[in-house]
Amino acid sequence: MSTHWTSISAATTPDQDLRLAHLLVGESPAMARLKTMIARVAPSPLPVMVQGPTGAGKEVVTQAVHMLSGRPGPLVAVNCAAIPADLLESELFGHEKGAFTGATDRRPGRVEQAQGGTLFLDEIGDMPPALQAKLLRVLETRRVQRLGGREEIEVDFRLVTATHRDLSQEVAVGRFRQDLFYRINVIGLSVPGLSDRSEDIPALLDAMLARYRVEAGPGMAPRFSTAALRLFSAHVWPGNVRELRNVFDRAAVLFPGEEIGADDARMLMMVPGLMATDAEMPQGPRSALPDADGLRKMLEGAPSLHLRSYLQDIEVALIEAALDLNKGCVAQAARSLRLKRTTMIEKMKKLSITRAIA
Ligand SMILES: Nc1ncnc2c1ncn2[C@@H]1O[C@H](COP(=O)(O)OP(=O)(O)OP(=O)(O)O)[C@@H](O)[C@H]1O
Repeated sequence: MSTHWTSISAATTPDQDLRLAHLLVGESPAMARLKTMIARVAPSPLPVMVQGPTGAGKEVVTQAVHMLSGRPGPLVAVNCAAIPADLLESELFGHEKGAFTGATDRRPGRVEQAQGGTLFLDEIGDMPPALQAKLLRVLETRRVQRLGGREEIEVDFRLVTATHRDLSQEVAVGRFRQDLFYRINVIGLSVPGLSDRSEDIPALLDAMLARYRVEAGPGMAPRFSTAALRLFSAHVWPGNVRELRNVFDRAAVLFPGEEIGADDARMLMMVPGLMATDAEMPQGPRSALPDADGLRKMLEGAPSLHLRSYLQDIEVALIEAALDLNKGCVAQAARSLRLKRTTMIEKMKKLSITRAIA
């Protein structure tokens, strides 16, 4: 790897480096590369499309692009999936008084509010087709017309977009306009998932701890043991940094001022409500399976479940239960799970299970 990928100092001032490091925590090669790209593209007026899995930091990357852009105006963010389709148009483009029922005064839209700054359209893949056409017109003419208005208002903003959808696929099936796709997809920034940069986890936790110490006082902050950190680095993190933040928040509430060991860490990583309680477990040959109703409810309430992490959590729970039942004797516990002793030891090592005595 050449050095210009791992250093951003040529493109940024030391002060910018510091602000970027503070905003976008992580020095893994993947993050260092991303920061280099951000520093390079930020001053350009070209549209940027930020890609990456949920919770990985697409909005933080957008903040970094805006911060280093030198643009004096504000960063204005709109989540196209969070605003009902019939309200999105006036939210984006504004309206004049009386433009529609309920429009009791004139209101500039978000596009106008981003004047001189950056407009961040999150989840642009969810934008209805009629609005896609209107946005394309604004991008091409650099002018916006409020709903019910006649005047064309000149706008100067830098566009950043993000989506969890595969936009080229959306274009292929006709849900996203191809001309808009090419208009907004000029520079791509790809944010890696947390499990592709697990070496950043200690720094991310440190940043969360530092903020928490200021809010709650130094004595209240949890401490993460080496075993806990090892488990975190082996976890798949389907919710990425957002999921890590949830784990941290749970740790701060449940273990204030305490050291978090491997067992606590495992518990913190479990999605609440994932396992049926003992009383809910069906008896008989299927007794090792979690309760189906509980699983259905959990899937309804959660945006997604990472099957591999979930199954791994069950594996850990079963191995620990077998070890407890067999008073820590690995050979007997292995027999009760119909595993070879050596396989059991390998699994225990991989899953950082340490409660065996023999
Ligand atoms: N590199 C990072 N450094 C510090 N905090 C981060 C980093 N990446 C993400 N975060 C934090 O993780 C959380 C999720 O980040 P963000 O909202 O930017 O993700 P996203 O990719 O935009 O998510 P979504 O796809 O759901 O919109 C936020 O609290 C954010 O501050």
